[in-house]
Amino acid sequence: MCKPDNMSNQIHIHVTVVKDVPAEKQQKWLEMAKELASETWKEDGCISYDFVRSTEKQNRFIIVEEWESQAHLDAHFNTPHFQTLVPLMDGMSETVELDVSQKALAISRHNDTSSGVSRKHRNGRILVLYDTSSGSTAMIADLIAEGVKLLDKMDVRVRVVPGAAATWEKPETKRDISHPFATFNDVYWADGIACGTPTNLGGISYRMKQFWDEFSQAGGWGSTDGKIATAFTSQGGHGGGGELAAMAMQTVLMNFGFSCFGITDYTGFLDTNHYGSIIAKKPRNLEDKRKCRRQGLRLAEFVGYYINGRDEANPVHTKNADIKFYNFPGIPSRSVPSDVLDERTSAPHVSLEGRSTEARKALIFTKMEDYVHDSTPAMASWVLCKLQEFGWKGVVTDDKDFLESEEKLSAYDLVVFLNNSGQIFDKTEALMKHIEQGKGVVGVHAAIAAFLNGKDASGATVMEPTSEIFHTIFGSHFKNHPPVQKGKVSMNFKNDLGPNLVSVPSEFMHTDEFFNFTKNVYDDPSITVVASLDESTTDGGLMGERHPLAWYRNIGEQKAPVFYSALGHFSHFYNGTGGADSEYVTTILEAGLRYCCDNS
Ligand SMILES: Cc1cc2nc3c(=O)[nH]c(=O)nc-3n(C[C@H](O)[C@H](O)[C@H](O)COP(=O)(O)O)c2cc1C
Repeated sequence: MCKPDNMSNQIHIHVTVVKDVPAEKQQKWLEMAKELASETWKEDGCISYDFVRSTEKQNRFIIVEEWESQAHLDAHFNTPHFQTLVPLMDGMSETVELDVSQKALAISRHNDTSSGVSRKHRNGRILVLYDTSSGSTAMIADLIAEGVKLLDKMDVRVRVVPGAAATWEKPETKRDISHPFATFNDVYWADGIACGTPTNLGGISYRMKQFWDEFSQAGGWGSTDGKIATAFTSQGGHGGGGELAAMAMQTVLMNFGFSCFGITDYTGFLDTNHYGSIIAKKPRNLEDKRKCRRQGLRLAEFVGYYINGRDEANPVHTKNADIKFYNFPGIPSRSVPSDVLDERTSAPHVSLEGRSTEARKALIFTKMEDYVHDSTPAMASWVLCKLQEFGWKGVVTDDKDFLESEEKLSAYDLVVFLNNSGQIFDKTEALMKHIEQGKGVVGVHAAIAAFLNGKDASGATVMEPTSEIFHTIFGSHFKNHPPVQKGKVSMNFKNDLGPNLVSVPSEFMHTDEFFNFTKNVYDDPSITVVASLDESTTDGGLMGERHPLAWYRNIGEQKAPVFYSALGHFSHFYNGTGGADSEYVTTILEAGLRYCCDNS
């Protein structure tokens, strides 16, 4: 590989290195080549970096490189991967030829500097390009880049458009320029672009407009046809014209020949990004963040499928039916026919970890026949999101058929009960069979307040359970609760729920609905309690010195994992706006959910 020299500045540099590698060293050499190529692809200014093998001489490999400039190539020589890998690879091979060259013809297909590189055999390339004054659009850009990374084999550059300050911008106002300034070569380099602007007077910012004006004048117009694009924006407030700005952004992109797409998914309750991520100021809550990541992932899917020819990345297959049919109890529902739901969810799924896999599935059951907890949508949304992070697929439903039909339930590896109340299902056989097969059950907050003898499960009256099923599964049942109050929660770290739990303090003050139960699970040796309440710090506790709040167990011959957390009455625990309280409640829940996913 050696360093070429004697190359001119500012013009694309093409480097060709011909190497002979003895047969017995080829495996090792190619392993290093793979690492070198994947790191080199991430470098600024690298337009192509490919290893090809001679069809005539099996020991002959040719490295074909193209760089934006000499400076970029020089920077490549100083990278850790070049410095470590190249001497080792040179030691195992003989350099037959090393050529440095420049384009001989002034024309090329679409003037696209990356033409000629087989898009099928390299990573997809995504540019997240944005403008910002006060940093909000920059945060969206970072989340979109995170979303892109959820699909494997994607390289991503995040760049901010340059441009002088406007006269109205205070000199002391600092733009968020934590990312490098964009060059036109970034646009040439990319297969797909997510382009974000602050909403300014219902349109795109002057700097963003200037960037594309100048790109056009520099000869860029006509060079980007067929690339994929999507738009995003930060607006001052809901209804401030964000959609108009996103559409105005798309108008510019379409003028340049980009293919723009919409997104049908609902990423939260009453929340979608049909026209791109339209965020009021900074993306703060879980729904906003999920929306931005979703857009990045979808862009990657489009690029993976249409540009890189990857069938498994096709958005048709990766569509997230659970999000698309977001359907919550207590809300007039767009009812989803079960067969549609089943069909959609049986499509191969690209998990958030980026592996193409048949994801395992969890049924999130939200039926509330009696008391309706307001936090249920936020809770369901959080659980869905977490399951996706684990590489699972979640389906939210309040249709009891899913629990009563053995055939339907058999499609799920885990059942998650959220805030249920009243007679939420009648036949218990399918659920018992699910457990017999070693599949898990999770319950959150009022889940175990289902099947009570009273109409008012709000807690004033002491309730008696009318069904044994939850007692059999969770080991106890809801009895009542005193009013919401602050109390001291203590943690027990001697458990199998994994190391993340230790990020919760051993004791913390917490405001919640603290339930009393029909039985104290501390007395059940099959149950491990992970969080408990110090009743001396609250009023109305009936459990005594050892008041359990969250616990787990394994039941049946197949040791089906069961986790229950009574914590988590409020929506703010799940939408990220609840501060430390939110963090502790969700960390405990995440540990239990993970335990049940891993052991189901
Ligand atoms: C000149 C100007 C015009 C704006 N026009 C709008 C507007 O039409 N609608 C709106 O919701 N916000 C408007 N805003 C507010 C910005 O869109 C909002 O503050 C945004 O979060 C800024 O993003 P940034 O932090 O990435 O710069 C405007 C701001 C400026 C400076």
